[in-house]
Amino acid sequence: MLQPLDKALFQNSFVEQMRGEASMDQSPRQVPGYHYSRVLPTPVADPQLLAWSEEVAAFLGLERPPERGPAVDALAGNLVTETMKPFAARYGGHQFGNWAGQLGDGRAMSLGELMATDGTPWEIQLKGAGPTPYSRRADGRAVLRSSVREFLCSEAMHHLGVPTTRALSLVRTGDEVVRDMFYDGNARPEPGAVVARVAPTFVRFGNFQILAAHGEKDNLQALADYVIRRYYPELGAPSPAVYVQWLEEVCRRTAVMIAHWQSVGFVHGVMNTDNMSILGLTIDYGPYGWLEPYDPDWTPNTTDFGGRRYAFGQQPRVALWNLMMLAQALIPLVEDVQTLRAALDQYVATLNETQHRLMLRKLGLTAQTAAEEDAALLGALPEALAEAEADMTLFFRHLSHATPSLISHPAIEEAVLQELLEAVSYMDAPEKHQKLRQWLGQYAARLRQETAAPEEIRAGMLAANPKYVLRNYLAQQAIEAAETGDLTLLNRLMLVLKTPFDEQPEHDELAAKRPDWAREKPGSATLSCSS
Ligand SMILES: Nc1ncnc2c1ncn2[C@@H]1O[C@H](COP(=O)(O)OP(=O)(O)OP(=O)(O)O)[C@@H](O)[C@H]1O
Ligand SMILES: [Mg+2]
Repeated sequence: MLQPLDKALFQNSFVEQMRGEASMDQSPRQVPGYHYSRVLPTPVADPQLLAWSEEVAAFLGLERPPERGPAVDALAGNLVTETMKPFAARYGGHQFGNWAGQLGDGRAMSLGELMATDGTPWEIQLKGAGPTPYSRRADGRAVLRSSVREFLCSEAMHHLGVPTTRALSLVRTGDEVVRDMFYDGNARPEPGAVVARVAPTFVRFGNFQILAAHGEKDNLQALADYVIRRYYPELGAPSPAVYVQWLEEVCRRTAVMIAHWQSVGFVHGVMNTDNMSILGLTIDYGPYGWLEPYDPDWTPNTTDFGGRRYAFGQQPRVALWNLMMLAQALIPLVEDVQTLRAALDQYVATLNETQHRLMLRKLGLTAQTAAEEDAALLGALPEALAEAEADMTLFFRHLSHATPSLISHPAIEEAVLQELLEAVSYMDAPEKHQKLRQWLGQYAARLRQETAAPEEIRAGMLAANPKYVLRNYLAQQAIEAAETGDLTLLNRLMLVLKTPFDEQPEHDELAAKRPDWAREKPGSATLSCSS
């Protein structure tokens, strides 16, 4: 039975089991010795529900609240019910490769956990609910722009099958928030918002790192034991050997997450260790973006100068580096450092295996006999796509549709090839299509070795290659409309992105190639700012 949020019973296992401060002092400061700080959200002017995820709510047993009222007050932080015990977690992290010290939930607050309909506890966290001891120089708030992005993308990722935190609600606060992130250097007030996001836990690599950095071995062990007992119970009672197995499992889950990102063209943009979930979930939808023209060097993060640390093609490497930082934090818990090193191997093995498997599925290839040939085929594709500036999503989707004609004709018909290239490439110079043409010839020959019926292959590929992703310019259009009070596109995107593998012909335009005007829209990079 669905229940109203303001009557729901919250549990507070993190607060009960981890070491936290008793005080409610929310002034920015260092908080050594603790896992979290008790906090209270700072009320906002006029909370109004803008978006609600029916799937997440149904899973949690929650009913959709009216636009205004006590449940929405709770989702904005204006109402703290008796069973909630809001807290902000203490964590640190490596940002852009450097140790940044204490970071912590500077604008996120967990209200506690709700028991989902499957009997598992899920943490409800407000992002943008006001200052905490970890807010440092900022205000603890989030703008509607970044909140729409977080809400839409976390749900879109889930429906694509990518491991992720979820979003329950998007609430406009009625307050304005000033951000000076625009290219012209001007600060402008923007509408404020709060997203309520949901995950089994929001513990990150950085929660362990801060404890290791401060030599708080007891707290480090307590947190590791908590995470293992609650989220990795299959590993058994914590011990030095189990900590190693646990790291191996974190590596495995992280590798699966990264392989999924790479398979759909998602670029996180700010893969710092404080943005890496201990459950291998995508967390912190800040400056993310989706690959449109395939380009391993592309990053949506405009502060990622030169090094392109957070570019699409760097993600697998950076995740490993982040795991190495986690492993380093766990050294005090194990007897032999070499065992941690060996556990990290799991990452590379799982990443390679999962990426390969996902790519074969995207290409409709199943024949075991062609393993060597397939490895060469897969290896040649990125360069061919990059040279043709092919839209990643459109390429795989159009390829899926083209398979029956690729299979049934001994030589690919020029018309089929031309149509495909035109549909997916942002480049109209034919010489830039050469590699992709050649690749398609080899692919078609390989496809003919498959024994399944062409229509069956096509169906399998359509189920692996989404038609709809949250294209960068679509998110921006939805934001601009929402800022004026028009939620039509936001609602439409929510609906369409729920079934991204379905054709939904009435929404074709949301699957179109990025229009020219959206290419270098002045200020577009600022859309990606996480605040
Ligand atoms: N508006 C803000 N007020 C206070 N602290 C902030 C604000 N924005 C970011 N921070 C803090 O700066 C650090 C790095 O921010 P980052 O952009 O990675 O996280 P975030 O987007 O705020 O949140 P999360 O990782 O929880 O999704 C974090 O400690 C974060 O809490
Ligand atoms: Mg973050």
